[in-house]
Amino acid sequence: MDGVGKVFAGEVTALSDMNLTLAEGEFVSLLGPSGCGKSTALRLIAGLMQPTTGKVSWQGRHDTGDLGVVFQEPTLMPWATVEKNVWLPLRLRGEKLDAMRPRIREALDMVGLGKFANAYPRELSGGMKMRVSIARALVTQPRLILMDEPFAALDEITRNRMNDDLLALRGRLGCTVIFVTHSVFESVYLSDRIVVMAPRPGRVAEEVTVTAANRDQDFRTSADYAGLCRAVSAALSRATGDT
Ligand SMILES: Nc1ncnc2c1ncn2[C@@H]1O[C@H](COP(=O)(O)OP(=O)(O)OP(=O)(O)O)[C@@H](O)[C@H]1O
Repeated sequence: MDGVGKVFAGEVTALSDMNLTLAEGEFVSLLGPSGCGKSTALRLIAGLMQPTTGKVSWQGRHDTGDLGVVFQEPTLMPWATVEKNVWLPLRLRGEKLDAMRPRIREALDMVGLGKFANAYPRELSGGMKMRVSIARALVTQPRLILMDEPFAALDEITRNRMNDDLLALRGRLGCTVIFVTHSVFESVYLSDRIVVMAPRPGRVAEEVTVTAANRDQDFRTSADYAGLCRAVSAALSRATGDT
């Protein structure tokens, strides 16, 4: 994102002069208070809307299949099976279900739901629905996954488990991830880099790099983790003008 600004209806400046560069394979979190423009930044990167100023660009070839999006709500079609929900982005590209079954099965296996292809969303727990939503984002084998507070509605135990599963998936696929969260703890656990955003107008305030040999229970309970959480909390307070 190069000098990106977004003004809604000529008056609400959601983002101003936002500059952000991602390296291939990087896991970056956008962290900031409500209304600082995190979702707007994701929507601009996804190409769902155009910036008012500046530009969003990709290095090299880029098409819509390069992008997977996961929202806070799983947004599944309640009348369709898990398999047909995951098929959706392929179907929109004109792919037939029969031909795509192996690929859908592979995506479901990746999120541990291989046995639930014929289940309906109402038969699944909140965590399982979110896994289906992640499988749907992965099925096109995207280079970049955009996640907008995907685990915010889950209980803490499920959320921690989903964090570990996401890290394992990302390790296997090598894809780039942009992850929006309100949680300092989650951002430190998951990210290579945390972009702390400031509100009114939304912009990048500070960046914190996280280096950790392993992301596991030992890391979660380590002094390094606690220190990073303190540093990110302090950056967030500075960004929001709290002392
Ligand atoms: N379509 C829209 N029309 C007008 N204003 C909008 C629109 N979308 C967002 N905004 C405004 O832009 C600002 C940034 O909103 P955005 O949803 O990007 O913030 P956010 O950081 O993702 O917030 P949250 O953490 O609560 O989801 C807010 O002031 C919001 O009211």
